[in-house]
Amino acid sequence: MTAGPPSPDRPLRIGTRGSPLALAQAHETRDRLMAAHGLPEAAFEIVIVSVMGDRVQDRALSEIGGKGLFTKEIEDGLADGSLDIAVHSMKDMPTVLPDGLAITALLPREDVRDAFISHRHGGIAELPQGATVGSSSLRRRAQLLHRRPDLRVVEFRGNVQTRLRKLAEGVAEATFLACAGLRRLGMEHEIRSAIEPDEMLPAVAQGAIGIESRAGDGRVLGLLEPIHDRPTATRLAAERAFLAALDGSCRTPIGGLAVIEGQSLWFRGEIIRPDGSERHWTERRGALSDAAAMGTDAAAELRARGGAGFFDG
Ligand SMILES: NCc1[nH]cc(CCC(=O)O)c1CC(=O)O
Repeated sequence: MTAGPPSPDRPLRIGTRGSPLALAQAHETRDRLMAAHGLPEAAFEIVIVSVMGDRVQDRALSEIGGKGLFTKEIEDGLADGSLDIAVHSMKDMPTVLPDGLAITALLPREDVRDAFISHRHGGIAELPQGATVGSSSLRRRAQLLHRRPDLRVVEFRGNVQTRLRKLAEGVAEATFLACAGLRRLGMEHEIRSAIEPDEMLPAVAQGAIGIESRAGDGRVLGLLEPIHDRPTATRLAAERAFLAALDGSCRTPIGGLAVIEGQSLWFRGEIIRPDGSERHWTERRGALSDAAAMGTDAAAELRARGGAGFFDG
C-alpha cells in the first residue's frame, strides 16, 4: 500500500498462519480494524502463509530449535512488501525481531490462564498417582512435574483440534491448553477447569495478540493506533523484558505474568528445571512506567539464584 485508506481495490494485506486459532485471531484483528475505521470487509485481505512450525508435525518443537519457527515466512512477507501487517500470538514471538519490523499494536488481552482439559478428572489434584498427561510445552511439563513428580508426561503436538482428538483417543488422561485459544475458537466448553496463575504461572504474553508491521510504515501505524491496547502493552513490556533477560528460547521452562492493580504493576516470574526438580520464583511491584525494568530485574535475580547451567538438565 502507498497512500489513502485500504479499499477493495487496494486491500490491507493481513498475514497469518493457517491454523484455526491463527485464522480466528486474524479475523478478530480485521473486525476491529473494520469497526475502528468504518471500512468494509473487502478492504482487507487475509493471506495465509505456511510456516515451518506448522509443516513439521513429527518432532518436538524444542528439537527443531531455532527462533521464529512460526514467524519467519510471515516476516519475509512484511519485509518484501507483500504483506502490510501480520497477526501473531505474542506467546510465540521471539523477543528480538528482524531489523525494520516491530510489534506496533496489541489487542486487549484475553484470559491468561492455562486450561485443564480432561474427560475424567476435574483438575491436577484429582489426577491419580502415575497418570499420563499430554503436553508439548516445556513450561507446563516442568510446572506439573514440580508439583506432581509421579505423573508421566508424554509429547502432545499439533493444533488444538489434534490435541483434543488425542485426548479423546485415550493417549493421555489430561492435557493443558491456553484458555485464550479455546475461547477464541468458541471451544470454551472443553475447559474442565481454569488453573489460577499461583498454581501454574502462564507463559509470557499468553492470551495476547500482537500485530507486527514495518517500523517505518507510518500509514499502517495510523491505522493500528485506535485498536492498540495500552494496558496490554504495559504488561507485556514487563513480561517480555523478563523473557529477553533470561534469553528465553523454546528450550527454557519459564513462566511470567504482570497484572495492573490500580496505578501499579505486579509481576511474577519463575524458572523451573525441565524435570521439575528445582524452581525459582520471584515477584516485583512497581510503577507502570517501570514495567520493563521490573522484568529485567526479576530475571537477573532468578538467573543468579538458578546459577550457571540451570536450564541444562
Ligand atoms: N504455542 C501455541 C500457542 N500459541 C498461542 C496459543 C494459545 C493462545 C494464546 O496464548 O494467546 C497456543 C496454544 C496453547 O498454548 O494452547
